[in-house]
Amino acid sequence: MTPQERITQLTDQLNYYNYQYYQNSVSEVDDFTFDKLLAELNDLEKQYPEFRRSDSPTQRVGGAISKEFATVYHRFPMLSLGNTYSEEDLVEFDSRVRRGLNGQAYEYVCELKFDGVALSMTYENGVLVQGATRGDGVRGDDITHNIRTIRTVPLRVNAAEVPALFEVRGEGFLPLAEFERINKEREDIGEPLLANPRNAASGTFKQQDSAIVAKRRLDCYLYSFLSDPTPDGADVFQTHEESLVAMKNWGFNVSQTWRKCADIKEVMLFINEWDTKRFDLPLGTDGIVVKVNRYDQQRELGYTAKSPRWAIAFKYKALAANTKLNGIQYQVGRTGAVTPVALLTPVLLAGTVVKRASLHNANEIERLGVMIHDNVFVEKGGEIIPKITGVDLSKRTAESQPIVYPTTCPACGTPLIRKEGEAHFYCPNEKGCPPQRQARFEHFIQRRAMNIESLGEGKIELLIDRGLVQTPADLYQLTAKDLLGIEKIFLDEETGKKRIVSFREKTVENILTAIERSKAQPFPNVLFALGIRYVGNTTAERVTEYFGTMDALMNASLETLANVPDVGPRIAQSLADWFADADNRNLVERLRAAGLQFASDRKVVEAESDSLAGKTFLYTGTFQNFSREELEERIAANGGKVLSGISKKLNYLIVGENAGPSKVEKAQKLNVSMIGEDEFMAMLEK
Ligand SMILES: NC(=O)c1ccc[n+]([C@@H]2O[C@H](COP(=O)([O-])OP(=O)(O)OC[C@H]3O[C@@H](n4cnc5c(N)ncnc54)[C@H](O)[C@@H]3O)[C@@H](O)[C@H]2O)c1
Ligand SMILES: [Zn+2]
Repeated sequence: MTPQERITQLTDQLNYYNYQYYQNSVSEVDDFTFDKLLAELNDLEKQYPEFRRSDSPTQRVGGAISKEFATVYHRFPMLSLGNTYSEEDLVEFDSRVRRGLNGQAYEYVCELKFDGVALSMTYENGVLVQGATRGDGVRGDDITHNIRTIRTVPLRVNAAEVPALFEVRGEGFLPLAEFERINKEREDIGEPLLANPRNAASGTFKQQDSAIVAKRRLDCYLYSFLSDPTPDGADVFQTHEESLVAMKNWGFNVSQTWRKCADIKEVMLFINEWDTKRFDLPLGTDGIVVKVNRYDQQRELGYTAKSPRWAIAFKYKALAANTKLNGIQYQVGRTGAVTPVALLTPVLLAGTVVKRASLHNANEIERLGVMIHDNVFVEKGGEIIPKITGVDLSKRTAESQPIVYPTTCPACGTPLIRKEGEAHFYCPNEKGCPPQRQARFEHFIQRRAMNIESLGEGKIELLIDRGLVQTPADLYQLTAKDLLGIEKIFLDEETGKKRIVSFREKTVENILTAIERSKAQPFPNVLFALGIRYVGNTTAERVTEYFGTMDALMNASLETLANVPDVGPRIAQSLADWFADADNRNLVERLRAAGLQFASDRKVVEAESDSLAGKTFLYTGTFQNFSREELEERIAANGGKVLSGISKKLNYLIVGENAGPSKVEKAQKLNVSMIGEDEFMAMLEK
């Protein structure tokens, strides 16, 4: 391949990765690979500047703007950062700074490099007026309504303290705990898991519906302040350090992990210090950003086309360790999905001992080509559970043995099945399989369901063991006499430590109180607690809100179920199947007898007219006169019906402000009438 051909190839390839990363929130390669390819292109372009293409990724910020949002122009360009993985490069950066500043003294500020999405927020007279993405650096997407959902971003700051017009920039991110929570919920309902917190954050900020954004509790750390000079031409602040302190005082969320460093040696110490300490932070980080502290010096050093010359990002390589795969444990979850977990020879990785790693599913094992007794690479990325990323084939010996994926359930022996289009194998023995039953109990007692968490940590297991409970309804029949004095010693196989679970007087009292109190848990929690596939918290809320009572829900036809907003055919089928089962109906009746909440406290919609009779509606965007709920209520009260999606069956799409462009487009294609809020109100009056 000639250098020109290679330049062409790399340019296309990297532009494609950028497109996937910024527009679709997908990483097709890891950052280290991406950065290596970019460095190769950079070198080639330096040698052969005549072959550099005008759309080269070395010359521009990787993102772009999208059609779905209004475009805003940045008052100050939003650039990228030069990056490196080596200490030598860092020393070289320091020499360039020293030369650029001609012998002046200078200091650095080091910050963690937060792994999320760059955001810009503009305040006028103390009020947040605009929030935007970086986009292509010159123009970004106006996502003000999404940024407003971040609780740590002040909507207003004390105007007397701040300049009349200023901009702050920071990194929007999904906290690790929140990422885990969302994935747990997705696992609960059988949705594919989000790949990593960065891409999840990026995908969330691109949502049209800020109600969805608000449900994912995003956060943002601020790391930069920008404004015009004061009327007498002076900078508002002299140094970056001053601006960080001031932003914090004004009420912005500034991570207190930054430090001023006197020279590059101190920078190195800071980098080493955070090498593993960063894993204790509540968010993903991938390096350290080093910035020259004084603003006048920053101006003197200036910018390249793509990044400032006064800053650099030092990136940590994803931490990998090499260890041996000793076996695989097949875990059976609540829905019967079988998950392989790798059992490893313990190895130190990023400050913690790793003994287990995720292998996801049978496809993943096949893709890796991994065998038992192989040496494998384990990596800790943005996720909490480490994963196996490859096999060290040079160390494979005759001892290695192919992994034979089980054909029957490791817990109950039932032949496993694999549903079309799903990566997991399932044990279909829903009712009899012990781990499935136990997981169903654990689901039932969790905080978001019936909140009987005093039964956690082995206690439920013990009650099942003793035959005291078979279904969750049995919990409501337990007495102090049943429980007092039960005891079991659990042996932790990994640590060899013993743990005693025993039901003493105080414990029993707590448990019985919690069970009693659970009877007051609201109807949506009860529905969620039943553990019906695909029915997570949110769906449970929508469904109970729509039907109002358990009886209405239980007796609804498949068609009616599918008409509930946000409930598609898959969820409808799952609900219908579940309520069609005699054992399940029996469980429901026993829970009813125990006194659980079977009705929502929403007000019953009273009929107003039949002006909308026989007509179907869907809405998109936000409205002047109605909230979502009010709009649905008006439609129902006047004889109309709300559909869950756009189809030929839909008569009217009510289009509000910030309407979803994909919905509008689809409605146009299917020739669905689109009406505004006024027209809808006129229809009501007829
Ligand atoms: N895996 C892939 O497919 C793929 C594709 C494209 C880009 N990437 C990754 O993204 C990088 C390019 O992204 P980029 O242009 O956003 O550069 P960057 O992420 O390397 O650095 C710039 C960004 O860092 C962020 N940042 C975090 N903490 C900061 C702090 N304390 N101060 C200042 N900025 C801070 C800001 O969002 C800023 O825009 C690549 O080097 C690569 O690692 C990966
Ligand atoms: Zn089983």
